[in-house]
Amino acid sequence: MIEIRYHDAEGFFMHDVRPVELREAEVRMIDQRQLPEKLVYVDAKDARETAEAIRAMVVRGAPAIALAGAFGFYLEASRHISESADKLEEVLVKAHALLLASRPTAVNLSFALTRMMNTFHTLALREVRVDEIVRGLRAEALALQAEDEVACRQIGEHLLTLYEEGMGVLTHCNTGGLATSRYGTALAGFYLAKERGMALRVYADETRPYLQGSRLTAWELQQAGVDVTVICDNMAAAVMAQGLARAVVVGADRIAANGDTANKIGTMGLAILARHFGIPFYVAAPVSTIDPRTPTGAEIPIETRPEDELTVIRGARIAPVGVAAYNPAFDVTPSDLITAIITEIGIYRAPYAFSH
Ligand SMILES: CSC[C@@H](O)[C@@H](O)C(=O)COP(=O)(O)O
Repeated sequence: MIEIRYHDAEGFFMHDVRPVELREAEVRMIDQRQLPEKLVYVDAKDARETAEAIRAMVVRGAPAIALAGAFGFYLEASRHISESADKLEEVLVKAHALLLASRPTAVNLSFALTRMMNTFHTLALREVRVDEIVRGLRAEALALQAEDEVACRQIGEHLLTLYEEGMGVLTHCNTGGLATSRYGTALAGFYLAKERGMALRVYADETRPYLQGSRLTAWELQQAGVDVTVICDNMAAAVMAQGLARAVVVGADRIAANGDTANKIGTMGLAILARHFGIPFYVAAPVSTIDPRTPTGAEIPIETRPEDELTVIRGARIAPVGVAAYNPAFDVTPSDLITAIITEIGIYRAPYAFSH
C-alpha cells in the first residue's frame, strides 16, 4: 500500500511521507529498515513494542523517534484506562523510562516524553477521570505531531533564504519526511525549493554504516523529483573541491547550550572539510533538538550501535568473522565549525548561547 502523494489538488508539488501514524489502538510506522526495496509498515500496540521499534531502527531520525515515543506512551495509557490514576501513574513512569532508554542521543525523545508526563500530571492534579486523562494524552501526542510539521515547514522557509538558484548542496544521513512528521529538517529546504520551482542539486552522502543517505534520502528525494546524486562518504572532499557542492546542510540529534551538535557519524568530518574549502556548514533542527541543560558537546551521550551494522550489509558479511568493530552512531561537531543553526523560529549564528 503506497501512501505517498506528491501533488496536491492544484497539481503543485507536495511532500507527504508520513513515517509514524497514530491509529486507533496502535502506532503504525514505515519500516525504514526495508527501504528502498519495500514500503512496508510495522505496528506497535504499547510502550514496550514501540521502544523495541525505535531501538531496532524501524523508525529513526530525532523528531520521528520522539513522535513514536509519545504515541507509544499514549497507547500504554490507553491500555490501562480502567485503572486508578495512581496505578496509571505507576504504569506511565515505567513506560517513560523504557521509551527514554530506547535511544540515548536524540534529545527530542526526552522532550516529547516530558510533555506527555507533564500532561498526565496536570490532568491528574485536577482529578479528572482516567478516561479523560487518556484522551488528553492522545490529544497531546497529536499536538506534538502537528507542531513538528509546522516547525519543519518553517525550517524549510528559513533554509530557502540561504540558497541560490542552481546551487549544489551536500547533505548527510536522512533528515527528510521519514525522519520527522513531514517535510523534514535539512531536507525541508529542498522540498520547498521544488515547490517554488527553484532548482537545487543535492549530493546525498550514502552515510555508512547504516546507509540512511543512499537508502532513505535518495529514495525520498528521487520520489519527489528533486535532483539528487548519491556519493560515497569519502567523495565529499572531491565534490567540494570541484565546486559541485557550495554548502553543506545536516540535521541534529542534540544541540548543546554552546552550539556543539551531535549528529550522524561523519557529520564532523564534513564540517571540517567545509571549513577547509570555505563553504558554509548549516545545521537545521527544531528548537526541541536544542538542549540548554547540556552545556557542551562533551556531555552529550553518544550511542554505540551493534558491530554487525558495520560488518554486515543486507546479510552479506564485509569483514572477517571475529574482527573488532567500533560503531558509534553519532559524532559531535564543535560549534565554531557551524556557520548557522536554522530552527523554526529563526537562524542563529555563532557565538551560540542557548538558555531555557
Ligand atoms: C531530522 S533527523 C536529524 C537526525 O536525527 C539525523 O540527522 C540523524 O542523525 C539520524 O540518525 P539515525 O541513527 O538514523 O536515527
